[in-house]
Amino acid sequence: MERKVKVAAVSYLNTKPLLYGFRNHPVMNLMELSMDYPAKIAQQLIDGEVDVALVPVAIIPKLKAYHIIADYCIGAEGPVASVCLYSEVPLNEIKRIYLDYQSRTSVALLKVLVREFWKLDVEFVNTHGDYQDKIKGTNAGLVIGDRALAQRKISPYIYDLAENWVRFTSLPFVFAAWISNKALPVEFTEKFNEATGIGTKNIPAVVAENPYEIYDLATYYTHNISYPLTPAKRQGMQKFLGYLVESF
Ligand SMILES: C=C(O[C@@H]1C=C(C(=O)O)C=C[C@H]1O)C(=O)O
Repeated sequence: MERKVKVAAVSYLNTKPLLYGFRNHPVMNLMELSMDYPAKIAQQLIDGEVDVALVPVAIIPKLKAYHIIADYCIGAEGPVASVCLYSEVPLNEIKRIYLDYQSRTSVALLKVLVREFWKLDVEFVNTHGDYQDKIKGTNAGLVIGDRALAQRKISPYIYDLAENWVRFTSLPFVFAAWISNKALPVEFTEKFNEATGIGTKNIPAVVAENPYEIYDLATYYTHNISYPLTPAKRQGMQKFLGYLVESF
């Protein structure tokens, strides 16, 4: 490629380990990096405004072509902490669920769990801006990312979507992966893969440069988020995508 590869990443704390190694890495000479919330970068990859993005895996069916270009992802093998259904009442009393406009994968995962695992009869409501103050009474809300870590201090009932997916399927879950919408030169993808892995092997250094009071980031980066895109995670991802073909 003559021009620089356009790369978009998620602007949440969970992505810091995946971006840590890009600083001063030679791959930066070959690419330019932008950041936004997941639903936005998903649209950018679909529209061809970027070449690679850490996109919600739920949008894979919307891409004409897709290549998973790295061995790291935003995944979980148990509770993820930052993708939860928040409520003032227990699950079986919930009547309405506000969906997070910043998300694509978690909205689809919530619908799978509601229908196939929890078997609830609820109304889903799309959102476009702040909605967390509507999480009251029998109105619950799906919240993802840093805002979800903050919401943990507010809502008495917290249903972790990754934890429930693991209970449901006995497989880990992948929220987002580094995906390109076209084939890219191996010289680029090799360097890219190396750079994005560096922070995942240096979590204490990543934590040290991101002071955060609301949730312990060492725990978040080692016990909640699971970065390696393992064969079991790929299996979990395929199972999840199978549900999307069926019904959404
Ligand atoms: C674990 C998370 O995974 C995220 C959830 C996504 C989604 O729901 O579409 C997309 C990217 C990830 O950043 C989180 O943001 O809390």
